[in-house]
Amino acid sequence: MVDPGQLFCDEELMPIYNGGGCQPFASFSKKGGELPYLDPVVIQNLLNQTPPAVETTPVQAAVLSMLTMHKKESAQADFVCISETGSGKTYAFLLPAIETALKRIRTTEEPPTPSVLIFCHTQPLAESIYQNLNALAKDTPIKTCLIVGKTEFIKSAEFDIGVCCAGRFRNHFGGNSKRYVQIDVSKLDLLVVDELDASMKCSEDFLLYSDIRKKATCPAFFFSATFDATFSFGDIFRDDNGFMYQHGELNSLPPTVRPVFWECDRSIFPSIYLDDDGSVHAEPRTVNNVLQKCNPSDMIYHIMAGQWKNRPNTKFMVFTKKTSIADFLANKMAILRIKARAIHAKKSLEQRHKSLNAFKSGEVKVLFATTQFTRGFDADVDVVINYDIPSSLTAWIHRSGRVGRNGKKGAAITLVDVGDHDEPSKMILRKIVEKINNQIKIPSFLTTYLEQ
Ligand SMILES: Nc1ncnc2c1ncn2[C@@H]1O[C@H](COP(=O)(O)OP(=O)(O)OP(=O)(O)O)[C@@H](O)[C@H]1O
Repeated sequence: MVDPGQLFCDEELMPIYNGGGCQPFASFSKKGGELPYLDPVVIQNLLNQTPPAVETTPVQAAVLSMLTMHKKESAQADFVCISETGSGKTYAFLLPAIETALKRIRTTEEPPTPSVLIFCHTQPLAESIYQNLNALAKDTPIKTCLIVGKTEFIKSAEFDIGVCCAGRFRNHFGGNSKRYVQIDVSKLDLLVVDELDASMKCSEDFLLYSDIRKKATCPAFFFSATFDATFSFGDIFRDDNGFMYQHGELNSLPPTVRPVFWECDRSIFPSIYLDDDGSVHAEPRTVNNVLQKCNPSDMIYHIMAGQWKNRPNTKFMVFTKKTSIADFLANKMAILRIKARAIHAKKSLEQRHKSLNAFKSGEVKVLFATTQFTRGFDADVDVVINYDIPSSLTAWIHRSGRVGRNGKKGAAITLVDVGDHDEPSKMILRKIVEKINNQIKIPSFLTTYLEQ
């Protein structure tokens, strides 16, 4: 058994994979290069993405070189890959998944049985992975399948790659149910688990992976942006034949994200309103270009209005813990003539898709979201605002990591309600500050607040 506490320091227990010696930014299409040969149709699909994917990111280079390893029968190794938010993990597992499925398709005439299963913890992320999969596998013979809640139960197990959430997958696996199509995993070539740390906290996910591993002899790849070294892998990881790859500092924001803290106070009455002539009355509350303490909902307005003066296309994502607050803020912004939408689990799939499309197209420039929409959400956001302090350092990293993705710079603003002395929130804030202490100068109001 791997002692999880030693995961990141002892090569004996978990060999550290160095990316197979290939360059961190290697061309996808260079034949005879360091990377394994990818199918030309898939390479074209990579080039057709916006922006076009011409070169690998470091994590993609590392994972793809594992494909070469897998060509050797003896090297069916498990792989743990921890890499910061926005570093390109999705393609990093989709490309091996697609190549693995294509290899199976080329060597058999039989109807498809699942070759690769990709699991993640939340439905919005599964949908996003599924969209990316279909974009990269376009014009290939690969049959894909989405197995998540709030969608129709699958009618056939004849597919090559499935993107799944544990809850719905259970209906199709392991039981003797005559009601639901059953999926045979014995011929699986690759199991992928994204959001590893979220799954490790959820016994339902964990048990499912464990059961799949008992029936499938294939290797498993595990991905995450954050990782808690105190969690045990149990029997889902084969530590006698496993590697780990880590890119960036563990549980940190990428250097492209600038963390910012603003002081606010909920006990100050909101002071922005519509005048009789319908114009917005919002007194600027700045001194020496610094926003002064005000109610957090006013603060959001001031931050956005200030930014749009010079950069009218800036897109904001505002995170709240509660769906009711997300709805309230979206409505308030609508009254103040700002096109905003709320997305959370209480919205229907159709409403969520509409809001996301409007945000991606730029028609809507503000999304109010709950934590469910943090992990994996990728929509070219410029500024994140943490309206409240989330429930963990990890959640803050995932929220803030919606900006600064793939090398693009962004800011993550955290509003600190200095009138609130809730100790658990303060503890989390202390952890956040400890984490970023070397990155930015911590504002004096925050130091004073945390000492109180
Ligand atoms: N090789 C590449 N070339 C250009 N763009 C890329 C490349 N790889 C990924 N991207 C883009 O970078 C963005 C971030 O990638 P991705 O969503 O896979 O990050 P991630 O590591 O999974 O982040 P998170 O941990 O937040 O889920 C996406 O918009 C993706 O399309």
